[in-house]
Amino acid sequence: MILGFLASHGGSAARFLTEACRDGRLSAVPVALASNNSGSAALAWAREAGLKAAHLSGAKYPDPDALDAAIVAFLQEAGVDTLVLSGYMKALGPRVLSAYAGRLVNIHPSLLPRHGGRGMYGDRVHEAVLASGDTESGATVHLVTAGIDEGPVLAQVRVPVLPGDTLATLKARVQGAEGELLLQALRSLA
Ligand SMILES: Nc1nc2c(c(=O)[nH]1)N[C@@H](CN(C=O)c1ccc(C(=O)N[C@@H](CCC(=O)O)C(=O)O)cc1)CN2
Ligand SMILES: NCC(=O)N[C@@H]1O[C@H](COP(=O)([O-])[O-])[C@@H](O)[C@H]1O
Repeated sequence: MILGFLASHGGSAARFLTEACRDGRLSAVPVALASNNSGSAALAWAREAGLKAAHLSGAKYPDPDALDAAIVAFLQEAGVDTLVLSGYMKALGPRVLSAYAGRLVNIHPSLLPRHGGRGMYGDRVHEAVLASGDTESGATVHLVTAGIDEGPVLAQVRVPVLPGDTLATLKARVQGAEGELLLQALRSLA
């Protein structure tokens, strides 16, 4: 399994999975990361970690189809056969979806289908969970398809929402469970 990542900000999933590959917990090789943010911590980390790294965004490619093609070209040039969205905040186009059909996963910080879809990402998800009064939340790893957060679920983990939880405490509990869930999901694709 040759792993590639798309990230917009910190790239926490990419960092976790790369460490897991390098310490033998996942039989895979991380090789490339692209970000739509040129100043993202994920890009800086990827360069330091020795991954092929690229800034690929609408700013560089105003034509969405050209950006879609550039992402595929970058990943295929690196030999990527499995793509992980590591907090990637943009909708993927048909070329990426087709090139990695069945081998393209996303991790979302809620129990999909609850609190998912366009506009639901990052802290907004946890805020929605807290506002809803749900007594549990969690994370979901799913295959990525054309509809936002609508693909088949590969794995889910539940965590409690505790009385007095804040955005920070709930986010930390959910994110603390994401890494192992990703390992479980990727092993199912091996
Ligand atoms: N074709 C698909 N693309 C993406 C999927 C998917 O299932 N199919 N998953 C998303 C998931 N995601 C984060 O991982 C995500 C969900 C929603 C949004 C969103 O609403 N973005 C805003 C713009 C936000 C910004 O520019 O900061 C929007 O599109 O209006 C982003 C990410 C990833 N892609
Ligand atoms: N809809 C997707 C989404 O909200 N993804 C979430 O972004 C965080 C990673 O951000 P980071 O790695 O940039 O810190 C993760 O918690 C992930 O579940």
